[in-house]
Amino acid sequence: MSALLRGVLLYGEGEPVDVLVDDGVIARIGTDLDAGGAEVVDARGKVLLPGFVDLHTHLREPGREDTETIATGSAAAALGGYTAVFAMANTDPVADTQLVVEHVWRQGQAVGLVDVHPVGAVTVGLKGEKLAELGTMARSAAGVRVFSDDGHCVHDPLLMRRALEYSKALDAVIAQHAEEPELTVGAQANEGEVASRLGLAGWPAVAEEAIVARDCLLAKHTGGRLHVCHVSTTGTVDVLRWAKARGTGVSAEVTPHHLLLTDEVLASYDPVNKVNPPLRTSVDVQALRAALAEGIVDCVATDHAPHAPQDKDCEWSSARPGMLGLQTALSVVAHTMVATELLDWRGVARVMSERPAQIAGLPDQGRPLAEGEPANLALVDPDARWTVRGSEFASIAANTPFEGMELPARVVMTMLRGRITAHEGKVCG
Ligand SMILES: NC(=O)N[C@@H](CC(=O)O)C(=O)O
Ligand SMILES: [Zn+2]
Ligand SMILES: [Zn+2]
Repeated sequence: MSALLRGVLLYGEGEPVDVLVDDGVIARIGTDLDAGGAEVVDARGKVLLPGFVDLHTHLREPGREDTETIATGSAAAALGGYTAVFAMANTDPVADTQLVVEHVWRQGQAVGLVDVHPVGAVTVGLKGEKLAELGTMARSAAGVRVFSDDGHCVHDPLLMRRALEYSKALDAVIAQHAEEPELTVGAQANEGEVASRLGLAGWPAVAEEAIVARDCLLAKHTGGRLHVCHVSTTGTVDVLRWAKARGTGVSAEVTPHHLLLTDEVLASYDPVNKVNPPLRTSVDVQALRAALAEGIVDCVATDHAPHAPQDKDCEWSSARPGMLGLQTALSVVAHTMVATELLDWRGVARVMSERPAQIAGLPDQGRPLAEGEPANLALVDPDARWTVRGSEFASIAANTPFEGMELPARVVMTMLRGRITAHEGKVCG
């Protein structure tokens, strides 16, 4: 299959060009290219970016197919401009064996809308007691390179040390959900003024920062590679800055919701806003945006976390934490980072595609927009404005905290190895 994108702006820069995609690669970039037999896409005024890579997605299969499957999550990813996602291990059964990671990998391949890379659990059953068979998962057909107990913190420092040592041997990365559990027992909201006013038990910033600091020390000591999931506080940014300055092998992600929302939205008591780590203050939001622009926080990851209505439409304290992200990520990043001039579109390519691909060691993702490169692409309409409706998403669940919000910019087309996977809001394939 071949396609000709007419009049597109590479990274939103310079003069419009035509991009001919053929045989899975960017075959030619030029002006007034001959379409030949290629399908012509009118891309005037649109911004072409490398396809997005999400290091943190919950697809819920196996186990909770009532909220998301690999097929529906892949569709949401394609519609959101993603060409690769990392499916977290907190499924049922947990992705802690060759059997489960290979199942997820094969199912993702069968659906074929996005490369679904299974994340392997660090510890057996996410229990934090003994290491899972990281080597077996790494050598499996799924080629696992990202390990995480996400949803849980690898709390035992000796286990974390061993995991980081393995990461070095396997050329992998350990993605930590940084939460000191002793400091967050019963926690419901960011510890501070809003939580006090609303009568919700506090989740203090230090519970995240203490683990990030410890893990950075362990990463430096072992020479292993650490990735910090969903950074949410100013203090974590300070720790990362210090750790990177002293040559620690650490990278970090921030979610779209932590770039936009604060704990003030909790006043509605609507559990759609309940998430782990919790929404923080506007001071934190500003610090996270600045850190992402500067590169102290490397990338954006969605932490796309579908939940069933019965787990969200209930009393705050019994609701599950988590929110959808795949179909709103680009627009929230445009709103918080591009409209504010903290990032240009080239910067968006860096934080949503290039850096995550590098962190996970994907050789054919996050590549430059140049002739001969694999055609993993996201086409964005920078002038679009649209209103978020969770019920219209490809996900089975609808728990978006952005419901009813008008957001700028929208993904209009996604290509995976030269094949159109989503176009104008419809999944292809
Ligand atoms: N982020 C969340 O609030 N929830 C995630 C788990 C996690 O990312 O810690 C989930 O699996 O639902
Ligand atoms: Zn987590
Ligand atoms: Zn998560």
